[in-house]
Amino acid sequence: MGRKFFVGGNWKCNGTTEEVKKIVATLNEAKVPPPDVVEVIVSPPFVFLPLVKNLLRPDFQVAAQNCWIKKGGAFTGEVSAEMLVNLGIPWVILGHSERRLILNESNEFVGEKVAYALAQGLKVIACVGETLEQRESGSTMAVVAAQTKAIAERISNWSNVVLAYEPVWAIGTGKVATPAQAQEVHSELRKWFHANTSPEVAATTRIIYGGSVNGGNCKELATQPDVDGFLVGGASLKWDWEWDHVFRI
Ligand SMILES: O=C(COP(=O)(O)O)NO
Repeated sequence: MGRKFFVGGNWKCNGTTEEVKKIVATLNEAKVPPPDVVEVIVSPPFVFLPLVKNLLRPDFQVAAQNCWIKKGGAFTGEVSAEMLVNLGIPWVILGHSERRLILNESNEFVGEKVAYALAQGLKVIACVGETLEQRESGSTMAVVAAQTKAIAERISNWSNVVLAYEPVWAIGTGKVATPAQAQEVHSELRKWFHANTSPEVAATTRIIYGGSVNGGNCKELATQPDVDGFLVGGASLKWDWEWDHVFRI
């Protein structure tokens, strides 16, 4: 397969300057495989991006948790892709379910954002995932395929995109997907790529899992052939031993 393992820490809307410094100090001590084996990104809130970028070890990367859909201007409160590039922030998370559901970001809006961010030179973690109601009604694949299609219709190059499957019912709930559940959706998404983009995109695009990942469940999840890594929320705020377990050893 040869897809480099990818671990992202999505800190969401959390942290103080002191807490951020503490987490970064612990990450800087973490024992992880070399960057050619595991790619690690840390995603603090916007206000801490320069601080984290300046303090974080050079083999880890920084991601923003969002960016605006077009060039900056009269869009009060937004942060543009150009600003992230100017700050030297290489990654951005887009389409997180908390933004899709709370801020009504549509599939098309997310697709446009991904296309614009890539065009500015950013690398993108694009999030997809179904709600519990959608899973229970059997429409998981229809939902995540539609979310992925809205991106695929707007970009031609997936080499700077990591797709994060994050079932909404697993985010922040402690109800992590079983390895079989994660593998099933990841495998179906890879088949979708094969049929709708290209065999090469299907083979090379990393599909990572997010939703209550922690030190206790990550190893078994990581053994699944189509799970290429994680987007960790709550557990990424902890500066204890869990970080030593989040990586596929
Ligand atoms: O939203 C998540 C996952 O959050 P949790 O690990 O807290 O479920 N990642 O982007």
